[in-house]
Amino acid sequence: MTSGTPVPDDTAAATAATVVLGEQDVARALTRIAHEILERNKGGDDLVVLGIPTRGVPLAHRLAARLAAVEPGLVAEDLVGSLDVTMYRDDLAQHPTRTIGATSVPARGIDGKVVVLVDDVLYSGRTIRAALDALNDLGRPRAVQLAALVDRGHRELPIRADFVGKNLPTSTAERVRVLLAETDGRTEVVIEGGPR
Ligand SMILES: O=P(O)(O)OC[C@H]1O[C@H](OP(=O)(O)OP(=O)(O)O)[C@H](O)[C@@H]1O
Ligand SMILES: O=c1cc[nH]c(=O)[nH]1
Repeated sequence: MTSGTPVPDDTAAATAATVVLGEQDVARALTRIAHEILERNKGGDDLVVLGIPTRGVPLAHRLAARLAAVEPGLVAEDLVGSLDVTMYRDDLAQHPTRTIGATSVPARGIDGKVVVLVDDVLYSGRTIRAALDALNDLGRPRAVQLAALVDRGHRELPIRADFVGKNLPTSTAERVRVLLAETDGRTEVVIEGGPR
């Protein structure tokens, strides 16, 4: 496990950044979560995996690939999609210029399915609250579960993750940044700011 490694100060925002997960840690966490999802749901027949933009989407694709690798008969592309929550956020009035991401549901739809929402960081829970509203406009899943690569605590709503890559106790002064090769050119999780 990579932990406590200072990050070179290569961006203006990177004040006192500490790497808490490296590429291999992220890969192992996603593989474990894939196994946990299949165990919890007794297989993958009814699964739909929806990533929340931005970084939840590549994570959902990575997870779907692992699910397909573990479970015979599953095809990653048939399971995976994305769910944009922008218009459902409770802070839309304060941030009206957010970029709207893509919503794409696999052909099997979500009605009667087990939808696994995927996001990189779980913090206040407000993004996931918005995701549940967005999902409600698309159909009626049999169940909704949540996979988060990092749970940093500080929930403001009664929301919890079913599958967590890493629980990271943080202070509110800190920020967790998940970097992914698909969006950022490298894969690692860092904590920035706050006293270290
Ligand atoms: O639990 P919450 O307090 O809602 O915080 C978690 C959300 O914050 C980040 O998204 P952000 O809004 O920064 O957008 P991005 O994913 O496009 O960077 C992160 O990707 C989660 O979606
Ligand atoms: O630390 C945080 C809090 C919210 N969203 C993030 O991506 N990181």
